[in-house]
Formats: sequence, structure tokens, C-alpha cells
Amino acid sequence: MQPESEKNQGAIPILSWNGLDYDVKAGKSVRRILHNICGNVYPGELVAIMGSSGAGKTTLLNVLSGRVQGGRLYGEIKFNGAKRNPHTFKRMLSYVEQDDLMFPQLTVEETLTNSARLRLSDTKYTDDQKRERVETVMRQLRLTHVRHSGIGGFGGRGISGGERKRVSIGVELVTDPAILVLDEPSSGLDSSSAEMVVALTKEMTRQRNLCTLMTIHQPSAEMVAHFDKLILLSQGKLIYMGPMKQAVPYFESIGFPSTHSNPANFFIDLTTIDFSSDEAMQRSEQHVQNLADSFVKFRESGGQLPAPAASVEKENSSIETANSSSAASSYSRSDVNNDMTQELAGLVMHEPLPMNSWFSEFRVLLKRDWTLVMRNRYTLYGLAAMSLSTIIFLGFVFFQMGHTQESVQNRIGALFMFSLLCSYPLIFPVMTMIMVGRGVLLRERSAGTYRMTSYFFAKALSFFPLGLIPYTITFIGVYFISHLQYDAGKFFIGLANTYVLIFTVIGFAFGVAMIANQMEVAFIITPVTLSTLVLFAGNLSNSRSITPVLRWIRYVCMFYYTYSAFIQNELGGLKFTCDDSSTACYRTGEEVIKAYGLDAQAIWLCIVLNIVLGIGNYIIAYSLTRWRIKPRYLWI
Ligand SMILES: Nc1ncnc2c1ncn2[C@@H]1O[C@H](COP(=O)(O)OP(=O)(O)OP(=O)(O)O)[C@@H](O)[C@H]1O
Repeated sequence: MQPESEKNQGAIPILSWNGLDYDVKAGKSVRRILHNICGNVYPGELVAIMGSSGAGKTTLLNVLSGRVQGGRLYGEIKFNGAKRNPHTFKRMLSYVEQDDLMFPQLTVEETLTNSARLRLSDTKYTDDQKRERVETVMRQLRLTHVRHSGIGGFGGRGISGGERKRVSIGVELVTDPAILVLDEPSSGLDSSSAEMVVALTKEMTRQRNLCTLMTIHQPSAEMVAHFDKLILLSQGKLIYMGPMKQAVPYFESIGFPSTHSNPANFFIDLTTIDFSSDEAMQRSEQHVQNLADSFVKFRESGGQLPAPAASVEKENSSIETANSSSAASSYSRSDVNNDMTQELAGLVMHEPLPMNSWFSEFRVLLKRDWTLVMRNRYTLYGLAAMSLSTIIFLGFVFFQMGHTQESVQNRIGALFMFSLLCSYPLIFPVMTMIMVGRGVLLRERSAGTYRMTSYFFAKALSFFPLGLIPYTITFIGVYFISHLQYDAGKFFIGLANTYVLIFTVIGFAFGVAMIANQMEVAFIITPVTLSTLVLFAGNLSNSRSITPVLRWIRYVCMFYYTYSAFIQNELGGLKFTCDDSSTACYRTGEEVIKAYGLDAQAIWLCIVLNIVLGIGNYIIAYSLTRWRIKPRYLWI
């Protein structure tokens, strides 16, 4: 059997690593998760990272992908024989996470098209070429029959788990990665879907001369047959790294003949720690240490195995006994392909694609976000119902207000309620939509898919119609049914005031969505903060009589500015009748405005200050987004 070192002679590994140690804090002490791990992988190879639960597979995968967070990392990792550049490397590597992070409302085709539009350079690919790439990926991943189906999830029915996993892979493969990384792609899938995912990944690896690394828990013999290389870990130690077909002969050569028909079961049994008692644990830890030491010796001796032909034969026969003649044939097929791949290895040097322009990213993101908003049917129905019920209840409770003393109270109540109704029903759906999409945002940011500013502007802008359309209808309805002052100037000032509040409210929702870790927390913070602000709006408390220590809050209170502008706009210039029985009587609107302490700023100033407050909300929200969604990965 040809040792690995000879087989790859002359080729540059696409990724190589040496002396990797990774430590994390465990209470007051430090725990080593990876111990002196070395290895390399070549283009065209499908590599399995195996080991029992807690062996360190995901940690190694994350370390190699430049996606490990926290702790301390030592050693050296090279990409194409040179030190990695974090900015280009993350765009050369595609990472398929264990959870399929995609928007459930989009279809398969839309999901892949968005990925292609965002990640393929406009300077190298025309729109038609991007569409062609999506078609090819859908064909290769057997997804054409579900192209118009929704991804689903979050309680909504969509495509199957296996199809969803293939879409996740497709999202990465519409680009030109040099390395494809998959974390447990078979988890949650039945055996035939899992095998299909591995087989298709192998096909893509070969066709594109990619290097694919995947963690896999306990693959079937059929799946094992697809892998070119095995990295076997136990307790963070390297037990074996080399061609899959040499693994069983290697263990045989060090005194551990396989007793299983499926090599994967053999590898796991051999390296699993027995936690049944302290003694058993110590024994198995020692066993793992011996295996790790044996592999170090094996590598140091040049990685030669005694009887290659016999070993291969034996291995093929062990796979055949796993009731899988097809597996055996793919094993030998993989040998042939592997030889071809080794010839190609080192010849292909993938280059990172240049990023698209800000406007190109913004356009794609805005279209995607707008589609997401429009597909949130229940939010749209909810806002339509809110609009209708506000028109009916507000309009008819304060029906055709005249100029009596009662109409003073009614005007104050109607405008106060309208201000509140412009915020609460809008904030919650906006906040939820942002928070639900945070997983996708993190995935796309980790891959350097777009700039944060293009994401932020597109996302915020996509919510404006959600507020502007229903509240314009509501304002018009209430205006005419309640008979606010019929004056074109006052009508448009009222509408503008409504729009400014919506603008500020969306910024507020964005900020809370980024402050809160969990949806539950956001749903506590929001009503508490809003209700506190409402106290300073100038209706429930008189602006002039608030404790001086807290009085400043009204200057950062969006309701105060909105309400003050509404009241001044509506009551300014109005005259009221006083009947003889009235003890207190407002004769003009100006008297009411003064009595409520809402004359401190002119209408135009209230609107301007509310815009400034809104801009402040967006600046805070943007900074929080940058800070919260900034992947903090360790880098060597
Ligand atoms: N940041 C961390 N802090 C503390 N412990 C960690 C950290 N990262 C990993 N570990 C520990 O390191 C060990 C390896 O974890 P890892 O997730 O890599 O295992 P795995 O082989 O992928 O396991 P599984 O198959 O169960 O997902 C586990 O015991 C895990 O608890």
C-alpha cells in the first residue's frame, strides 16, 4: 500500500495543520480539548472526522474553519501552504452548520438564488450565469422537483429534512469554495437520506476538486465507503489520520483486528471511553493514550503498512459482509477517483471572488427582506385587523367631535390612544422578524457574505411599508370619522407626525431585538420600556409637574414629541363653547395646550426632534447589531 506521504508527493495540501492544542476554562482550571493534532487535506478529498461523542470532532472542525470562539488556541494552520488570511480564508471556505439556518418563508430556488446573487461576484458572473449556476446546483443536489416549495420549519410545513440539508449544502455550493465543511450533515436524517447527502457531497467534491471535511457520528458501511480520508479522534487526541481504506489494516497492524462488519462501528468501539466505573474509565483512557502514542510512532516511522494487497482485500471483504456489495464497489471507485484527484491536487488554486458593490448587496437584501415581510401573512392580517378595529373603536368612541367641553377631553384621549396604537402593534412583529433572522445573519456574516451596513439599511427599510400602509389608512379613517380639524395643512402635518413616529418606533424595535438574547427577554423589555415612556408623554402626567430628576426622560420620549405635535396641531386655533354649568372651561385650544404643558416646543421642532431621536435609535441599533453579530473567532 502506498503511504500517504508518497501518494501526495509534490502536491500542496489545501489545508495543513500542525501541533494544534486547544484549551478552555473549566471552573478554575484549564481543560485541554485538542492535544497536538497534526494533519493535512488535499483538493478532491472527502474527509470524515469521526469519534465518539465529546471526542472533539466539532471543535477540530471549527478550529480548522477559523470558527472557534473562546479559550486558547496554539499551533499552526496553513492554507495552500501559506499562513491564512482571515479575510480571504472565510470567503474560500463554506461551512454548512448542523442546524439548517435558512428563512422558512422562502422557496428552495429563492434561497439558492439569493445566495448566488450575494456571493458570486457581479464582475465575474452575469445574472444569467448566476441563474445557470443555481440550476446546476439544484440538478446536482436533486432539488429541481422541490424548487418552488418553501423551506419550512418553525411549525410551518416545508421540504423534508434531507432536502433541507441539501439546500443548506447548495447555499454554500453556488459559490466557488476551495474547502467545504459540514458539521454532522447526517444528524436527524434517516439512513437513506444521510447516505444520499454523503454520496452527493462526494460527487460535488470530485466534480469541483473541492476539499470536503465533515464530522460524522456513526456512518453506515455504505457511507464509510464514500470517504477518502479518516481523521479519528478520542478525548481530543489523534488516533488515526490517513486514507480511509488503510484505517482497518493500520489498527490490525498494531494489534486491534476489526471485529465489526461496519468499520465505523469498529472505530467507535475502539476509541470510546467507558464511564461505567472509575476503574473502567482509567483503563479506557490509558487505552486511548496508547492508541494515540501508536499513531505518533506510526507517522514518525513513515506510515508504512506491512501487507497492502491483503489489507485492501480484507477491508473490501469486511465491507461486503456488511451486506453491501455496492459499498465495496464504491470503495474501489473511490480509489480510482482518488488517484485522479491526487494528480489534480495542487494544480487548482481557488481565488476569493471580489465582493459586490454596496448597492448590489442592498438591492438583493431589500428584495429578500421585502419578500419575507410580505410572506408573514399573519402579521399582515394582524395589522389589517388592528387598522380596522382602530378605525371602528377610536372613530366611533370619539365620533364627530364638536366644540363642547367634552370634545376637549375626547380629542386628548383620541390622539393619545392613536399615538400608542402606532407603536405597540408594530414593534412586536418587527422585533420578532429581526430576532428570528439572527441565525441566518450570523451564518452569512461569518462567511463574509455582505457588509453590515447593507444588511441594516435593507432590513430597516423593508419594515417601513409594514407601518406606513396600515397607519395611513387608520389615520385617514379616524380623521374623518372623529372629525379632527378639516384643514389640508393640519391633515398632512398629522400624517407626517404619524410617519415620524413609525420611523422612530422601527429603530426602537431594532435596538431591542439586538439587546435581547432571547425572544422572551425582548417581550419583557419592550412593554416595560414603552409603558415607562408613555408616563412621560404628557397625557398621564403633566410635563411641568414631573420630578426634576426624571423630567429629562421626556426629551428622549418619542411619545412626548408625537403627542405634543398632535395636540398642538389639532387644538391650535379651535374655539370651545362653555355652558353655564361649567365650573372650569377651556375657551380656546391654546388654553388646553398650555394647561397640559405641551407648548414647550413648536410642532415643527417636535417633528424634527422625533426624527433626531429616531436617528439615534438607528445608530444605537446599528452599533448593537455590529457588536452582537460580530463573530469573535480565534485565529492562528
Ligand atoms: N468552549 C468550551 N468550553 C468548555 N468545554 C468545551 C468547549 N468546547 C468544547 N468543549 C468540550 O470539549 C469536548 C469536545 O467537544 P466537541 O463538541 O468538539 O465534541 P464532538 O466530538 O463534536 O461531540 P458530539 O459528537 O457529541 O457533538 C466536549 O467534552 C465538550 O464539552
